[in-house]
Amino acid sequence: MLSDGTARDRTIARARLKFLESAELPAAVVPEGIRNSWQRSKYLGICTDEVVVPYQPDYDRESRLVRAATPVLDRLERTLAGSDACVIVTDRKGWVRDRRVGEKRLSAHLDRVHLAPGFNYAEQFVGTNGIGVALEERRPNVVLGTEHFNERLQDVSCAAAPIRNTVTGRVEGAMNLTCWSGPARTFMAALVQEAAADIERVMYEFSSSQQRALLEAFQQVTHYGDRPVLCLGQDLVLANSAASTRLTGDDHRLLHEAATELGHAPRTRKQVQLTGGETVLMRCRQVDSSAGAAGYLLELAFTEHRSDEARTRAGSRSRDEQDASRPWPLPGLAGTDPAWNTVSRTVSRCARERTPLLLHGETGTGKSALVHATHALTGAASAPVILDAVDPRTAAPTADLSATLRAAPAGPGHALVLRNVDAVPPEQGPDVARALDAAAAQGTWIVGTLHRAQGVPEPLRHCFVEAVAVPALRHRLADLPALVECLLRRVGAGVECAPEVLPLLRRHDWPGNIRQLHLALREAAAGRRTYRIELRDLPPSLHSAGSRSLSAWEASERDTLVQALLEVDGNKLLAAQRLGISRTTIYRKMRTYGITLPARG
Ligand SMILES: Nc1ncnc2c1ncn2[C@@H]1O[C@H](COP(=O)(O)OP(=O)(O)OP(=O)(O)O)[C@@H](O)[C@H]1O
Repeated sequence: MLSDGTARDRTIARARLKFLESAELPAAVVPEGIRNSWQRSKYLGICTDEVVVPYQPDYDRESRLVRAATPVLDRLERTLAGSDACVIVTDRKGWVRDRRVGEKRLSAHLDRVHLAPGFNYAEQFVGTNGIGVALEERRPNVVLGTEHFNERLQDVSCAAAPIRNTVTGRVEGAMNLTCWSGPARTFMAALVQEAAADIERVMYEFSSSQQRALLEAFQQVTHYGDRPVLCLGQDLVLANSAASTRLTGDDHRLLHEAATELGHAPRTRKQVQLTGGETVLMRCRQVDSSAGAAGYLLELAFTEHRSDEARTRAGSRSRDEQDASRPWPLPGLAGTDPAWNTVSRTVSRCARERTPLLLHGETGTGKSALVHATHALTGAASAPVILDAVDPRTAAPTADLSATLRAAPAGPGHALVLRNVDAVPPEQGPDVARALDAAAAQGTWIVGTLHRAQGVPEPLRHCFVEAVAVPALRHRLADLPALVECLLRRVGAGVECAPEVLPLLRRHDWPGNIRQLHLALREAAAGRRTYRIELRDLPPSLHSAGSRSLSAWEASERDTLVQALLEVDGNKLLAAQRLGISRTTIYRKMRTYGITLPARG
């Protein structure tokens, strides 16, 4: 719905509709930042008419960000009282952590579109919006009414800015100001940036008092004796040489996880296996400061010495990938199947070392998602740029691919993904290879993706140093429950599956892999009749296990059959009567299409 009749609003609204229908995007009309965000939103298949966002009511209300934002929001709340403005703070993943609204009507509207504490407003869930763009592009931005990807958000305009840790530069969250949409209000961007800077200043004060507390605790323990000591704070790691020579960054991560599990228990001990196979006994104590918990002080005792042979084997590369049974959690992704663990570890290492990588695997297995997650873990300032060798509008090879590759931002901290590497036409191969080499030489992490490893055109082969196969979903079905849980969180707040749904999902062979699973759950959630997804809510195609591809007519016949069976609770006689066919025919058709509905009739 358009809330404002300005010519600009109408022009943007028309451009958006055209873009949604035909992917055509007039550069002169739509600002570049909005164009990029629309493209990302469309690529991710985000809903345009419904706000479906994850909800997590339990979060740390004492986090440094929340505590730093509180006095700033208190002040703004007083200033904006009675006005049609709302201020919001989210964490770095887009989870709304605090919201103050000046006007009741706006508050009710924001509740309706779930722009409220506990919900997630990252671009990957809602599409183009101020918070999402600020976090995705790590820069201040303004999104006016019809520029929102989702039409439910077009009644409001917003300005947002990232909140950074001023010491490390890492984005910690976003500050957002939302008003009813209307003519652009110039104060919005300035106000939001000033508020973000205020929060950054308070966070800096907190972090310096936390860092002072950590340093003091570290000095006290290391003053006497030379046993290995490690101090782990939010942005600070302190280690004496007895610890630093034997621990890697991944060990720090493991030890931090172990310390977090021990929590507040004073001076507790725990045995931890390090990435190189050694075991360490750690004594852990939480260090507190005037600004809250500052981190952990770990006193370590190495209980096993590595043999020379193990030392040789455990170069940084193999250490990472040694233990397939140990999960390697990646932000936003699910799975602990050994094949997935190995892939996650290897891709993480390549991201860290910026090793040019070829990821091959069926469509929808998570190749691009792996790059996103592992690149983010390196602390990179920008999301990977994803280019496709196949033009999605024409399904033909992308024109001027090498020029587009050259125009992509390059340098350390950047990642460049070329999808469908095998579709690069032979005559373009040398130019594309030169463009990739030039980006790699500047420090960009280069990743190529394709469905089968053998398809890389000869001139491009040298561009990729390692190759990793990403497993198909049907080969890692043990991960199905975790994947379903993870994808349901994206689908909507509190959506869950009835217990009989998982066995049915397990029987399907998922040619479209995790993308297909995501779409199926989204479709089921949208059409569900109760709070949870029941068997009858699943798309009809999931009720059949046929392996051959069906014609449009056959698919529609199969769907009609499944629908009829679901409506009568699987009773074949009743379903046959409804469809006006014999019971024998229904049995025959069920066999033909491999329909595996739970049999009751
Ligand atoms: N382990 C995972 N946990 C949760 N979601 C995942 C996981 N792997 C993939 N996904 C989701 O599945 C969808 C498809 O993933 P992605 O686009 O990375 O696939 P792809 O292998 O790059 O596909 P294509 O070959 O078609 O480019 C995305 O929504 C992604 O977030």
